[in-house]
Amino acid sequence: MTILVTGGAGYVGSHMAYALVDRGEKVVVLDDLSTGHGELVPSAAKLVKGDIADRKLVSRLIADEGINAIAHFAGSIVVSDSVADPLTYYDNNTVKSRALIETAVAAKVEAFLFSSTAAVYGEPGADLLDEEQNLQPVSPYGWSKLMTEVMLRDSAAAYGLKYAALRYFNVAGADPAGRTGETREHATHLIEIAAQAATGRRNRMEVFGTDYPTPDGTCLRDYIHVTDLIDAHVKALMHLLNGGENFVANCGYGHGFSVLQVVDAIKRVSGVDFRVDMSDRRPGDPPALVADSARVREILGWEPKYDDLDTIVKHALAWEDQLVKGRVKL
Ligand SMILES: NC(=O)c1ccc[n+]([C@@H]2O[C@H](COP(=O)([O-])OP(=O)(O)OC[C@H]3O[C@@H](n4cnc5c(N)ncnc54)[C@H](O)[C@@H]3O)[C@@H](O)[C@H]2O)c1
Ligand SMILES: O=c1ccn([C@@H]2O[C@H](COP(=O)(O)OP(=O)(O)O[C@H]3O[C@H](CO)[C@H](O)[C@H](O)[C@H]3O)[C@@H](O)[C@H]2O)c(=O)[nH]1
Repeated sequence: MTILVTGGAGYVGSHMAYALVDRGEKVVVLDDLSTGHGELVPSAAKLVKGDIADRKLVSRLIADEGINAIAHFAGSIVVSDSVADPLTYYDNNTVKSRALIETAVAAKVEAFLFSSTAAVYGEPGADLLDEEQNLQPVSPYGWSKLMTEVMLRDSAAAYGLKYAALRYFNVAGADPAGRTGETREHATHLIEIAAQAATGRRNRMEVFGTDYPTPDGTCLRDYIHVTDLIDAHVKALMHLLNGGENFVANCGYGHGFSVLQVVDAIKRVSGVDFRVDMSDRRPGDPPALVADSARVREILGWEPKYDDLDTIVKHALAWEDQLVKGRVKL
């Protein structure tokens, strides 16, 4: 089997590339390296620098490499940037995904996996979010992803495209073998930032908002280890290629941790007591996002292996430590 992994030089996509290579599959990574790093792509995979909307390039890759399936991770991911510059987000996440889907349909690709997000739910009222919640994103990022879900749904109905859209909650941690991890130039994610504070790459961090209607006043999130998330992708791919139904499903564990609980975990696991300042709310942050993960478990028989905050944090710290010590060069 040959899989085209778009965004495979990024955080989540590079873990997928490793997981597929580890299984003995052939992998072609297509990435424009706008936020990704070629060094994160496994050497056994082929890295092609290019844009997902380059129809000529993608059609040629599908034909020449014998691509069976596409795992589409490429995109722009910072919610606040999408508020400041929505058209760029609609272009990169929606318009360019449309081009990629069109190319995939024309080439009769057998399966298409899409990275969606909990941001499609907006500010839900429920404690546990199942997939039938209202879809009312509160950011252009969320809308840009929801529109891609809609294009996939309609392309499945009209052209018979086989697809799965996985709505990730908060992806965290790193490859337990230390081969790849989160390495964005301008970190925004809580665990990466706290890990940078613990390893001395920054001298302080902020907690955004302490007056939310949550037990300790800080936001609750469902942190899923990237390796468990990727296991769901591999299972989803097999499910589709074996004739399983298309589906949309949440990927999370079903329990939330507050910002302060995450910061405590990083301090406990690292043994470093870094400076933490309480700050105002960050615009666009819903108080709580926790997945009802029944559907993904049922459809794929998915069972997480790393559902433990200390383990997630330990792997994130180990990756950050390699970066700090220069053992990984980017
Ligand atoms: N990290 C999370 O917590 C999270 C949560 C929900 C959904 N997601 C989704 O998962 C996917 C991967 O996110 P990530 O955290 O790995 O981000 P990332 O920025 O590390 O990876 C995205 C990759 O896509 C590449 N890329 C961007 N636009 C491209 C284009 N037009 N053509 C080719 N390559 C392009 C980038 O260079 C980068 O390597 C994204 O679609 C994101 O929306 C991530
Ligand atoms: O330095 C920081 C960074 C984050 N936070 C807080 O930590 C929580 C988690 O924030 P992240 O930035 O780590 O993650 P988000 O929940 O904002 O975003 C994640 O989930 C979204 C879905 O809601 C999108 O999919 C997005 O791409 C993905 O990173 C939020 O309450 C945020 O305010 C801090 O207090 N300090």
